[in-house]
Amino acid sequence: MRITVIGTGYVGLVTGTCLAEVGNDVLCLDLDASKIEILNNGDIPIHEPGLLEMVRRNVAAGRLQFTTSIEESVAFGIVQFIAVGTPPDEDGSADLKYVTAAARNIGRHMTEYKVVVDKSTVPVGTADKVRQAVIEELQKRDESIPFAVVSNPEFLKEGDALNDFMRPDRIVIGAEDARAIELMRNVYAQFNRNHDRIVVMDMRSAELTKYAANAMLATRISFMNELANLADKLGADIEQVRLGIGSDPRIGFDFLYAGCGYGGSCFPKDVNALINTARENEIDLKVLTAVDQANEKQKHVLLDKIVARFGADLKGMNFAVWGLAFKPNTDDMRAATSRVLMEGLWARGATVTAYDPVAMAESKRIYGDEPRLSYAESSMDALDGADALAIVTEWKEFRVPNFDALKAALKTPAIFDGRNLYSPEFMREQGIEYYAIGRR
Ligand SMILES: NC(=O)c1ccc[n+]([C@@H]2O[C@H](COP(=O)([O-])OP(=O)(O)OC[C@H]3O[C@@H](n4cnc5c(N)ncnc54)[C@H](O)[C@@H]3O)[C@@H](O)[C@H]2O)c1
Ligand SMILES: O=c1ccn([C@@H]2O[C@H](COP(=O)(O)OP(=O)(O)O[C@H]3O[C@H](CO)[C@@H](O)[C@H](O)[C@H]3O)[C@@H](O)[C@H]2O)c(=O)[nH]1
Repeated sequence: MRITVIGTGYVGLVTGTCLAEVGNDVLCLDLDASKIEILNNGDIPIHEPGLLEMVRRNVAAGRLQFTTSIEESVAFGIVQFIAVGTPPDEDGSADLKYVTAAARNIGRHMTEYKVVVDKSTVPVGTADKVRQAVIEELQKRDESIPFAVVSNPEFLKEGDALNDFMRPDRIVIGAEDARAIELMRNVYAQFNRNHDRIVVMDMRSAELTKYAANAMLATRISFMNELANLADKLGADIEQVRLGIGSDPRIGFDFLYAGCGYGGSCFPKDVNALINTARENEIDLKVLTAVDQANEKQKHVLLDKIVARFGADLKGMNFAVWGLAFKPNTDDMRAATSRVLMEGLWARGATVTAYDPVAMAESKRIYGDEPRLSYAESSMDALDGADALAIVTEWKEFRVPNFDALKAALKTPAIFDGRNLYSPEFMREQGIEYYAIGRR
């Protein structure tokens, strides 16, 4: 099938590449010419394990192409995936200007039946707005070409995106048009073998399903983070608690890891967007409001622990920070806790030496030549002359450091671990002061 994907951010690029991988002909459009140039030069603008190889393979096979031409992209696919950004507005609600612009472009140039698919995370009711935008553009041209709108939210996780797309838990299709549902079933046929993962529902329910999933996951994390803070006070161990409750299949072990707060481009944004949608409908989502507040607070937990240990004035001190990305296996620093920690340390007079296996270029893009931030070539180099170490991202390479060398390099042998990487007992044996999240 010929498929157009609009937007070559995380979701657009993964969607387009995976759809090409199973044999479709895919054209990806982005209006950011610099991204298309990178892609046409055989590289990718993001870090995602396995994606570069998959992009190159499909480009070489002639199944995957990139363009900045709207006309070409509208003409190409019978299915048009909209995978553009939906960043938060000033009040936290989702800004739909990129989505409606993409829809208008389709309406402006289409000459035959199209299925317009909302792949972006969009508030309930957006499918109606997309439909309206296409209709308005058709009317301006005095055309009445048939088309359908489908809501098909994406559930991939950064760092594991290819696996999530190629082997999805479920494929949600919100549609009310039989021809469109049939086409969408064909699009996903290759990802839907062995057992049926396709869940067809109405468009509003599909739109809400996406927010419900992220809100539920964020709630689990904030719940465990608050319990971890309590465990700190009570002398209990949150990891033991996780094992204790996770064995109940109604709860499960996954996604219950306490830490220094959730970040990324989705949870913080989507939780707030859902709170806003509810507010507009005179519903006060009390649980979710608390989830967001607890997370904002949790992002300060490492700094609080540092201040409790070294005092409020950190002038002249230098802290090694391991991990800048909001999670491992990505270079994404959107809403990353590392930013809250570093900015908090700077405000108290300290400097930072950071190390991240892939996100240092992104950090340089964000912070430019910030004098209070320097970068190390390796995790161990970051420790040289530092007063203490803070860990923000659980990169695999941080899991088994040389603790003797670590102790020797730090002025104070203290680790503030926002991701609970080590056994507190082992740290005590090593003579390392260990401040984790809810561990004992
Ligand atoms: N990042 C994730 O892990 C993830 C996972 C699931 C869902 N989502 C959702 O998917 C959507 C996209 O997320 P992302 O992280 O890929 O976004 P992004 O901001 O990284 O990328 C969006 C891309 O769309 C391009 N664009 C904007 N308007 C355009 C237009 N009219 N025509 C063509 N290109 C246009 C931008 O130049 C940009 O390259 C968001 O709604 C997000 O919430 C993201
Ligand atoms: O037990 C856990 C699990 C995660 N996190 C944190 O939660 C954040 C988000 O992690 P994750 O969900 O793995 O990454 P995302 O790529 O943001 O993926 C989420 O957001 C996407 C965009 O909507 C959805 O598609 C995915 O299903 C959803 O998991 C990160 O800061 C993690 O450190 C925790 O603190 N504890």
